Amino acid sequence: MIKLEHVYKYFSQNRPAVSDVSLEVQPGETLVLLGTSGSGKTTTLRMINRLVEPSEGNILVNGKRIQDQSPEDLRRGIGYVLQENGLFPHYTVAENIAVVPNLLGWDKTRITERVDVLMEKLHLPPAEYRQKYPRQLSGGQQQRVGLARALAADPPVLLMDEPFGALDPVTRASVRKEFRTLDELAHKTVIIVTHDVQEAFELGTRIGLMDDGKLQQIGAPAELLFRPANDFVTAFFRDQRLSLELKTLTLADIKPYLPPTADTDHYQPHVLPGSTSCWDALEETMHTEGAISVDFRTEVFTMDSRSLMTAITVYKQTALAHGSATKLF
Ligand SMILES: Nc1ncnc2c1ncn2[C@@H]1O[C@H](COP(=O)(O)OP(=O)(O)OP(=O)(O)O)[C@@H](O)[C@H]1O
Repeated sequence: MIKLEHVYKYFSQNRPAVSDVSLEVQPGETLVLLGTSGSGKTTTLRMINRLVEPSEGNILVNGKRIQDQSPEDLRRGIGYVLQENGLFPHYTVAENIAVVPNLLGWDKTRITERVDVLMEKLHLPPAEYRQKYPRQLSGGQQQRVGLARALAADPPVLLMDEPFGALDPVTRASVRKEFRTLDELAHKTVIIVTHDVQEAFELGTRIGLMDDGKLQQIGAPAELLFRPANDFVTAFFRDQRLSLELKTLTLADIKPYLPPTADTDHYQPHVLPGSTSCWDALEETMHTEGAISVDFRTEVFTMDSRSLMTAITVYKQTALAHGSATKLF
């Protein structure tokens, strides 16, 4: 668990780089800090592992004030991933991943097993990659090693600063997808800094949107989209609004507005679960000749791209007409 209480950071007298930030992240949650350049995201993150000392306020990690622990002890319980992966160039992949377990004095067999397990999970077959050096790997592979190293000692907290920022868009999307499905993260408290809006919506259980050192809004992605706290929040998402809405809404959200074609006897060959995002569903309908089915557990609906778009439009009109989007949450 991570908790910030009225945290400020002044690098100079006049203006705080971070101003009155309070937030809480629970185990199993991923908070994405999103915002404009220079808004204080990285400073906020670096205060949590004491790479930057807060000027005012309290920070607690797993219930303990960070100021009451030595930076070394604190950092042993915190995995940290950077954009430039920070791998040691003269260490092999296996040696890089084993850095923290070695510091903690684990025995050799346990370290070897742990390194192999992580490499398998991150799609780096140990037989092929254990003895390679970082320079022999692609950017995406290096970033996976960086992630494996951060996870090696199974820390309860993971901090990531633009972890996919140095990758090309295609590699970035695939590494991100792997990251999302990694079982190692299920019970961890994760904070990710990014300025990539799509990434924030894909990875964040909640998003904290920062501007001018302040947290402008913190909440579920749908809350920021459909219940913005101020004009800055609305403007920040304006350019990508439609794709974000489609990625945030699920078929279950718009179910009341799908055409009444419930027919359990006529499954289409393509069946999607109700938890599918409207974005993914639309993609499926585009690639499928004819209709697809949606399995809502108790009933099955059939739809095509036209009925899907109509349902989304009616949903949005209804949410707006009622002055809130409470049905979303
Ligand atoms: N060590 C430092 N000394 C002085 N000023 C600093 C230092 N680190 C950051 N700042 C300033 O604090 C402000 C917030 O910087 P920070 O790096 O936290 O922003 P950010 O939101 O992470 O930006 P970016 O997305 O560009 O990395 C900026 O004005 C920056 O210039």
